[in-house]
Amino acid sequence: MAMVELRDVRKVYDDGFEALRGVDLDIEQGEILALLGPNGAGKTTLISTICGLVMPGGGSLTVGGHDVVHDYRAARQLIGLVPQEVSLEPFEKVINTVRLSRGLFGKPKDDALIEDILRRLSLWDKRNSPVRALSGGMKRRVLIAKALSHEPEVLFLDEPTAGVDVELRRDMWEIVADLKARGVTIILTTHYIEEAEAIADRIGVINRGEILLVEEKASLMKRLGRKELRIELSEPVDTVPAALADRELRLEDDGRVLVYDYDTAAERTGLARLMSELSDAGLQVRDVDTRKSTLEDIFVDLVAQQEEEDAA
Ligand SMILES: Nc1ncnc2c1ncn2[C@@H]1O[C@H](COP(=O)(O)OP(=O)(O)OP(=O)(O)O)[C@@H](O)[C@H]1O
Repeated sequence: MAMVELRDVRKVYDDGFEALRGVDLDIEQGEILALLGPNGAGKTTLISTICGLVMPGGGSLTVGGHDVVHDYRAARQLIGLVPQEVSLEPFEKVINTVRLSRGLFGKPKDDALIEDILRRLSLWDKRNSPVRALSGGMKRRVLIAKALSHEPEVLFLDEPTAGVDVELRRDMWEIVADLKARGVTIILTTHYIEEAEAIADRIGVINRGEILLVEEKASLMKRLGRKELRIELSEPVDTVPAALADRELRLEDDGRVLVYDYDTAAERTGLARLMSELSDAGLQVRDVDTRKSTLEDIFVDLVAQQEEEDAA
């Protein structure tokens, strides 16, 4: 059984807005899943539903085998949530606010554990500062410390690096990697494709309340390993010359550009031979250019495809 299991999860808000439209998702123990999606895609709704903060309108959700609705307390014990918005007690000392979070889960006092968490998050030196005296980045770390205080097995991070500087973003990625090494299952939402690329084991794309794709990052990256060679001809042609028919070239730009797709990881890309075949066919090359598909292209294609399907 997966650590987190969602089956046909639906959510319609009171105003009739359909925020989740039948989500199926399995998240395995110890993995990092990045949920990527544009504003309003349903990422926060999805996380909040798994964490029991938003009631699902249908379907089933379990965490560690516990039903999130019917066995809420047991499921919630396993979950740490780092919310998108900073919501902290401003006058409380850092260490107390983290201790308090642990207490709220009914866990016994454990100063050694709290010290370990604060040290890992580089907050130990600030432990006696009131929260309001911390920088925005430090406050985010306190949110993580609070979420870890009751030793959750599954950690949800809702846009952990929205609006933070590059340095803090990299720190966050390290913190996430360290948690994974400790066996924590991590689900994070993000707008940043490079963030998903940097830290996720699997990447899910969500738009308009639907999961459009969930795939191992490695296999996604393989698909991204394809490159396009764009060959600009001195004179436009009407058709691809017969001698080049086997090459599966595409003609674009009113016959001015020949496009050749190839795999950058392949032993032989066939580029050198292609160039000599072009010259044998009497085609003069004016310029060449290459283009690599990115996760962003895949993402944009998926979203556009869904919009077409919705419109149909
Ligand atoms: N309480 C609510 N009542 C009505 N509609 C809501 C409510 N909460 C969220 N929505 C709507 O549901 C949709 C999904 O919102 P959600 O916050 O889950 O998206 P998101 O993917 O997290 O977006 P963002 O990246 O902007 O945080 C949005 O259109 C939002 O306006």
